[in-house]
Amino acid sequence: MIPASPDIAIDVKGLTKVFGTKTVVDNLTLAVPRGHIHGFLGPNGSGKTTTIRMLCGLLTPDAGEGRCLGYDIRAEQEKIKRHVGYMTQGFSLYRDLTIRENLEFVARIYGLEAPEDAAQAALERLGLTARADQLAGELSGGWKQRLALGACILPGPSLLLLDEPTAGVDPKARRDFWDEIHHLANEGLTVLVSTHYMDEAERCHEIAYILDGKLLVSGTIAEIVAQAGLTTYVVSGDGLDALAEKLKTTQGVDMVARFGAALHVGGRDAAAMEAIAQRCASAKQRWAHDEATLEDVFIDLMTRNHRSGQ
Ligand SMILES: Nc1ncnc2c1ncn2[C@@H]1O[C@H](COP(=O)(O)OP(=O)(O)OP(=O)(O)O)[C@@H](O)[C@H]1O
Repeated sequence: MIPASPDIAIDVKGLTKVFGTKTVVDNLTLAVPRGHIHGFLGPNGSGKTTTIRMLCGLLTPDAGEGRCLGYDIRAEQEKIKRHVGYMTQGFSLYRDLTIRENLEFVARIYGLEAPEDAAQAALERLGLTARADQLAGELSGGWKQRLALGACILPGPSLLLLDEPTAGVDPKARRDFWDEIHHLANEGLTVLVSTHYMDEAERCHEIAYILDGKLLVSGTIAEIVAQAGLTTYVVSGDGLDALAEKLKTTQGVDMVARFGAALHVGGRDAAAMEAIAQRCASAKQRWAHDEATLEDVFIDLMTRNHRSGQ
């Protein structure tokens, strides 16, 4: 068994979960230091929620072992649940209770000594005071998520597991939500957050990317981009759709993706990629060498795995 370490909030090895005949999480190893914000990325159905549920003691892994907040994820699930705030994908509070009533209800469920005070503190912390008497069901997506976060942190957890907390939320509310996540991490909370948004991934200390239940890469963004070893060009000009189609079957090109009015083209063989850029650059299409972005790297990873799975 992995020894408990005070500096590591999540420390799991070889986590595996099988539903029927499908291995949904496959030999996943993950370590998250305390106080870090760890992003969890991957396409729909790649196993993020299932992993989160194993970490917080809601599901027992079929193989693998590890600790969450120092507790054994197999044998001490009840202790884990007491110290973890889990924000699920769906809105799980009462729509026909007000914001204040929802928070007080959560405080009572957790047996907090002064539920009204705890709810009031959460209202103030999350800027919800002016809306305290509004019904939860009438809130917009951004305010609902803010309330859900308030309910999550109310019992004073050490770890937050947030499953796509900002799906369907507008950009301003997403930014505010992330500012709050950073405040919480600065206060010592550890956060594991799944997301599909690249700008959110870039606000994490480290990220892990999973595909078909397997961990493909993990580390800081700089580490992940460096590991990918992509030489990248940004192409602008006319006729980019036709160029993209041609490049997809060009030897030496590993990644082609359209970003607005530009095309990102990358390859792991730097010399081959430079030769392609020189050959293709024209008055109509300008090729500019640029750093690979995190999104370039993920597109490359997905393309590679898609090809190897064919
Ligand atoms: N209880 C279950 N029984 C059977 N299959 C399940 C169960 N829970 C999840 N799955 C399947 O496991 C796979 C992984 O699901 P999971 O929800 O963990 O992925 P995800 O990465 O969180 O996806 P999303 O981004 O869509 O939330 C999916 O194919 C899903 O249908």
